[in-house]
Amino acid sequence: MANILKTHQSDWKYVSEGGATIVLSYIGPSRIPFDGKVLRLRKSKRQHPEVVDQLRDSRLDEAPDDPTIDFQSKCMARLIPPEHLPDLETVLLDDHWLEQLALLQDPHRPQSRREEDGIDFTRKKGVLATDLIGGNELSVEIKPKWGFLPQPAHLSLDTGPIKLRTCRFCMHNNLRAQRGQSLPMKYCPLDLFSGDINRVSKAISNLWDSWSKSESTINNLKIFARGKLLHPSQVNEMLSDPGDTSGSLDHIKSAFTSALLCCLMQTPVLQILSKLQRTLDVLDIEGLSSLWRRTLSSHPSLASESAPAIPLGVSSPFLSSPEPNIIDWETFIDSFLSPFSSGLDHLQPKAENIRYYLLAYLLSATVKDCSIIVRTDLLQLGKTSSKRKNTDSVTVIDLDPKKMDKLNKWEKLDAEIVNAYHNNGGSKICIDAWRG
Ligand SMILES: O=P(O)(O)O[C@@H]1[C@@H](OP(=O)(O)O)[C@H](OP(=O)(O)O)[C@H](O)[C@H](OP(=O)(O)O)[C@H]1OP(=O)(O)O
Ligand SMILES: Nc1ncnc2c1ncn2[C@@H]1O[C@H](COP(=O)(O)OP(=O)(O)OP(=O)(O)O)[C@@H](O)[C@H]1O
Repeated sequence: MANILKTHQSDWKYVSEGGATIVLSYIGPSRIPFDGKVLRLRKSKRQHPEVVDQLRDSRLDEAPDDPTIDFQSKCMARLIPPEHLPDLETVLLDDHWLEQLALLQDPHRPQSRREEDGIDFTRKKGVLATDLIGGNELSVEIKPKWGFLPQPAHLSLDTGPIKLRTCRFCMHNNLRAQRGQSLPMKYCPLDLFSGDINRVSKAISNLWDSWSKSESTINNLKIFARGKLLHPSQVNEMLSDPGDTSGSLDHIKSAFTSALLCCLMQTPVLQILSKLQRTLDVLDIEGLSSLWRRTLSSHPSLASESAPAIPLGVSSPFLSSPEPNIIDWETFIDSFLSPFSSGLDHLQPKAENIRYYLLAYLLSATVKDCSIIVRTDLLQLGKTSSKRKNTDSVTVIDLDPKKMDKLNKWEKLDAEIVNAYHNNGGSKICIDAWRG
């Protein structure tokens, strides 16, 4: 197993981060297995030193403390062709080494993130992954989010008309914009996932506009050139000749849209993600919640009216340890890929299949929250691409498992998003091209 002590902290360069992890790319002297790799490290909220010591002690055994690798190799690789997944391997960490790394790298992190969290020094293992943004190339990261409209069967009379017209992303963005948490966006995932060249092009153009207006603070589009995360003031660095100042911003946007469109129209990845999202979330959170309540009421100890209401996904007599382990996940994938799943009647889901539907929803949440990185040549002005080159690639990242304890939060968030949209008079029409 690779050991991080073979590298110096300055051999790593900050790339970017999300809510849960921070990613650095290897720029040190050529050394296997670090060449061409990024290091993905877990973050933790700022904590009292005593709590950190307790956590460190609890991780002294060599149990796999990052579920990413097992989950990708044993589950996701059965759903997404491995050529569209990064190579992952475990690396052993060292707390002192991590503390020094944090001192060196923190100044490169956004201030808002630094106030919230930092590298988790208690972790014994991290992940080395294929570096998808390095090299003399253009790498475009898109977080597409929810690519489907729900099936109507389990929606209420109040929510059905709203949820069947406007997609979850557009409604959520509306809520965030109302709260001043983000800019209103025209990007709609249903355009990106549509497979229709005009709509995919519109989605890319809308993402670009929001990227530009937000000063690249949106998390749905990140653009890297030659390994560097770009700000809208640096668009020239997307060009194969960054010194070429002949192109206007519109020229560069158009070359960018054309290059990305070409890759996205030819990759199977978007269709795979959209199909997984919709076939794993067949009941909608509303249908899952009513199945949960029906299952509870069928249990002898929970049937009486005075029995406490147990929120969705929370431990109960019929679901005593709800969080799935890797064996549970593998068993679930076996079922999902077997005739058992195609034989289920989702219009009348049975209480005995509650565990299947819960895990399916969790997995759909992973796929709704992942990102793709498209790698292609640096842009050449005046050249439109129509054929993907062999060197282009589309890779899916951030496929971590979600936890059962989130279901309750998602149920509340769903109601909040739909109510706010309704109260705000929203009526956008989002078209789901793949709706059966
Ligand atoms: O609920 P959503 O759709 O806002 O998604 C959350 C993401 O927000 P987004 O809408 O992409 O800005 C959120 O992204 P950011 O941290 O805001 O970049 C996380 O991905 C979060 O997942 P987790 O808590 O890190 O496991 C995501 O939470 P989950 O819903 O996937 O648990
Ligand atoms: N293999 C990779 N190569 C290059 N960059 C990567 C790679 N994996 C992740 N990144 C960069 O690091 C960022 C954070 O990674 P990731 O999305 O996995 O984090 P996260 O904390 O799980 O995100 P989220 O907030 O969505 O849960 C990504 O947005 C991407 O810019």
